[in-house]
Amino acid sequence: MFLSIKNVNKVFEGRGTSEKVLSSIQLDVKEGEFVSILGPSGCGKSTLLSIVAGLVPPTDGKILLEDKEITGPGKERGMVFQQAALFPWLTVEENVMFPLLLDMPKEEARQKAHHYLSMVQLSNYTKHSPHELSGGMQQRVAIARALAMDPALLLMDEPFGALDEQTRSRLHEILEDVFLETKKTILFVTHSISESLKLSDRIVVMGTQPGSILEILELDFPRPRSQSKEDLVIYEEKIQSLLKNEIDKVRKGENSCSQPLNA
Ligand SMILES: Nc1ncnc2c1ncn2[C@@H]1O[C@H](COP(=O)(O)OP(=O)(O)OP(=O)(O)O)[C@@H](O)[C@H]1O
Repeated sequence: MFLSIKNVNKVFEGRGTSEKVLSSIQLDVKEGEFVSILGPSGCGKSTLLSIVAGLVPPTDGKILLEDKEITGPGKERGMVFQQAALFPWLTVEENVMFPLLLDMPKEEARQKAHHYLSMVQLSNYTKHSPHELSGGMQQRVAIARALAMDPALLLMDEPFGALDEQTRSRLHEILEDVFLETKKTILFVTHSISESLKLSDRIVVMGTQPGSILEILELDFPRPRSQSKEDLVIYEEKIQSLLKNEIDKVRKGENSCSQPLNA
């Protein structure tokens, strides 16, 4: 298996407190799959992604990427966060080139940067500064920067969470094109049921307190996704019903989270 999450538990110990955030997470991801992790706020989605990124150690269990155990961050895993986190003093192309310069000469890095900036439709903005771009364009730079490192696995933590609906929709199309062109394996964290339905081969639905996998749904629709709403409504209703108790927990404020799940 390309990526195996094996019986992962996570407990955060604080000053005299202990919170079990993830319980017995088991997940296998095939190479070239787009897998979304969907669940209410606070169910541990970001924690799980951070464990796969090697930024946070699991309390128990292990993660194998191409049969090698993950023990820390690595170049074979690229990460895109909700905020693009670009260097404001560098141009768009320099931002994408920056991590590449450790491994290759400047001209090669520039060519690579241009290739991926063109893939996210930013060829005309290579010399711009980040502050001259919209939030959606900045996220596209962050995606190009992650792709330029040619990671085997792309980890995306609510990358479009801070964008308006129209921009999100455009970025869904761009990301789907990138996914089809690069055939990257993508693990994608989201709150949004509709986003997960548009993008995923499989949706991992998580419950909360502690975070656990409720069900994994397989979406066997052709790409690009031009399904009518009706085709997806069945899945949407299934996810809503799976999450009903979890959403109630969130609404009642029984857990630490404040953000409800978006349809
Ligand atoms: N470094 C940490 N130390 C202590 N507790 C943490 C830490 N990181 C996360 N937590 C706790 O773990 C729980 C899960 O957080 P996490 O961010 O993984 O959830 P999430 O599902 O991604 O939420 P959201 O959708 O709101 O981003 C929360 O209760 C959070 O407070």
